[in-house]
Amino acid sequence: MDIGARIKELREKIEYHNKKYYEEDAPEITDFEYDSILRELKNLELEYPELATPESPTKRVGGKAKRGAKQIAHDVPMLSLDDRFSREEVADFITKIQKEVENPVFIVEHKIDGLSVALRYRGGEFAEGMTRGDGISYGEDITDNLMMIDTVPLSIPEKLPYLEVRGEVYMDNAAFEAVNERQEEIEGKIFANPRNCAAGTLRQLDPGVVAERDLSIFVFNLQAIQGKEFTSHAETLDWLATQGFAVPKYITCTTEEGVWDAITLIDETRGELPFGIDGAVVKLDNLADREKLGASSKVPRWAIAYKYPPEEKATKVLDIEVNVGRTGRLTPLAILEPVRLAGTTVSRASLHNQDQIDRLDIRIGDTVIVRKAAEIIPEIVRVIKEQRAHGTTPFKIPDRCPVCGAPALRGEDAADIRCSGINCPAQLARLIIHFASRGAMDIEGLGPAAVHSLMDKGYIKDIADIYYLKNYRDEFIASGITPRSRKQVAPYKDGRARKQKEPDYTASTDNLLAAIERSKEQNLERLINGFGIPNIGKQTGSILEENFPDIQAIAKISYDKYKQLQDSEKQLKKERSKLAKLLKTSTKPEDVELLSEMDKQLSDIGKELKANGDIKGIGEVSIKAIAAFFAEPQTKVILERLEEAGVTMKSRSAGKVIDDRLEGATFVLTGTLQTLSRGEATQLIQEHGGRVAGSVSKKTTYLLAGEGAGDKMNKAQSLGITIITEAEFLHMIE
Ligand SMILES: NC(=O)c1ccc[n+]([C@@H]2O[C@H](COP(=O)([O-])OP(=O)(O)OC[C@H]3O[C@@H](n4cnc5c(N)ncnc54)[C@H](O)[C@@H]3O)[C@@H](O)[C@H]2O)c1
Ligand SMILES: [Zn+2]
Repeated sequence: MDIGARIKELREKIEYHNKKYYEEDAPEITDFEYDSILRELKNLELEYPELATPESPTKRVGGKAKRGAKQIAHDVPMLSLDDRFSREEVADFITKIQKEVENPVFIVEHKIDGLSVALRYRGGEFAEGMTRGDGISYGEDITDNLMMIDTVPLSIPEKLPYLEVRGEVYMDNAAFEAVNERQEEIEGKIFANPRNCAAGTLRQLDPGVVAERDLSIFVFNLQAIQGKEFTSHAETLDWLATQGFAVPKYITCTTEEGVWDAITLIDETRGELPFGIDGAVVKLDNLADREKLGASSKVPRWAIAYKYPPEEKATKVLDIEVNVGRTGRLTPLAILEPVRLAGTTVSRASLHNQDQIDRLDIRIGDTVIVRKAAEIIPEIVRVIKEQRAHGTTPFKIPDRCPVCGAPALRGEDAADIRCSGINCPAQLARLIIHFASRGAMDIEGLGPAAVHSLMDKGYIKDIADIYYLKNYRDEFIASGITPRSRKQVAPYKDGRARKQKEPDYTASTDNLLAAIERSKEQNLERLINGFGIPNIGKQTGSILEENFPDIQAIAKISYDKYKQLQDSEKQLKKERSKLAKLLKTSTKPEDVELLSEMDKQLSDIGKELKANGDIKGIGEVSIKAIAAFFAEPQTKVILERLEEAGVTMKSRSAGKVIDDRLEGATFVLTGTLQTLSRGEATQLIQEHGGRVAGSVSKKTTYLLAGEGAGDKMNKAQSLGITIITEAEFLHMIE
């Protein structure tokens, strides 16, 4: 390829990934891969200076202020750092500085992996804060969000007229895991790493979200100050610490060797840090010398970032454990013989799912290559097959949940295997949140925060407990169900805490209890969806409700019976067709009788099959899941308690008749209706004396057609059947 074209290609690639990373907080490649592309471009531009341009991403800071966000102008640029990847490259920087500066002192610090921000203080009070944006002209105003971070002091002891500091907002590992666990429970976006999570949190517009997620800040540079003077960087860090800022630990060095030792020390100990770093920063200490050296349009000349390389090592798979996550997903985890990798001791690696295990063919006892880069979780890259011992077997994820023993079910086409236990301790919080959610029992006021609080205090230990909460009304009125934490109330701009009134929890308690009572009347479609059976959502719930009188009947579905019946039906159909052929030539009365006997049997089998879930719209995987779920002892206990509490177990189809306006009319439903679900439409038809059939025939009176109606519509048209819309239908029963 010609060099110009390659350069163009690299620039486009970098711009693309910059956008993903800085603007969307959703990178598609690892930092290591990104850095390699950037480096190739940098080297080409050095080699062919005639092809370098000032617009190149090697010359500009990668970000941009979000469109629509309020912007704040930079008065001190927020630059990036020049990357180094080897000892030689670091030594080269040191030598260059030593040539220009007399007896330079260097500071080596952690390079914290987060989001760069600047904070401004006026008269000692926090005034405003912003992101880096393009680093030169504008950043995004994120003042309100920054105020929610505990480690951002809202007021500092020395009331100087003006102070601007720069720091890195990050999320420690524990906080990151907590956020993703929460996200899993509410089936929200899962963040790839703490850096993206921190950046995404800080750049969204709701300070409440920032308060919920535990962000922290390290302040690593004094940008501007009035009323005080410093001569060295170390002095500024020490002073900033006295003002209540968290500053990074720093190591002071005077030689190339010293700097390299510091970099190595940070590498070796970074696994013990509670947060992630993506390198070490080497800075010149003396502030006047920094001034003298200056900066390019992208990076200062007085500092560099050393990036630790990803590492790969061989180790042994001692065991494969299966964990159950908060969504009930069974995840296989390789237990490894511990190896040191990228500063941490690695002793486990996620295998994600069965497909991954099959693809890599990982077995217990195998020797594998493990890889870890600065920002990523360790992963197994491949198996060294030559070193495989005799007699090992492929690993299969078990078909029972290792936590609660309920059947673990695989989705129709999903790679995930999920536990179906309604009372599974591993996923209980999510199950309860899902049960109460809008698409299921729709209990207003019983969101994730309330569920967690009620679970923590022991009021809810399973789904059925929801309906017994009314026994604790007095306790809830006294202490609140979800007492608001202090953090959720934003302070005033000047940092003063808002006064909170003594709360009265009577109304909120009664509202919640009333919502719970109302939910007892929800239809089966919602109840079934609420159970959170793998693969069984509202749609299947609706079909089940249409075809069964109550939950008890659904609970009798047996997958084995279904398979058995299918076999007998097949067999009988074969015999029948043989006999039918025979009857073309013979007219023995006993054969005729036998044939009608067979027809009767077939119709009986058909009915029994239907009772075991053989219904259009319900596949074999679903039948298996439903049967497994209801056969579980834990399900039976919960169902009994729900029924005792008065939760509706009857289908709307088995419900009351209001009038007989639709008597004698047979409806067929097709497509998606505007406001009614199929279950609801069926109920209305039946309540008014009509019938609902599954397919269009001459006997059909009306085809009730919604959006996306297909075959049934064509058939109805060809048979001349009246086609009505939802509005027309509603009008009929008005
Ligand atoms: N994966 C991707 O798609 C993708 C895309 C773009 C950028 N990136 C990554 O982002 C980084 C490049 O971003 P960059 O321009 O912000 O440069 P950088 O992260 O390499 O270095 C500059 C940043 O380091 C931060 N920093 C942390 N601790 C510091 C300390 N103690 N002293 C000084 N600065 C400190 C500063 O906030 C500063 O903005 C690279 O790591 C790159 O791999 C990745
Ligand atoms: Zn389980």
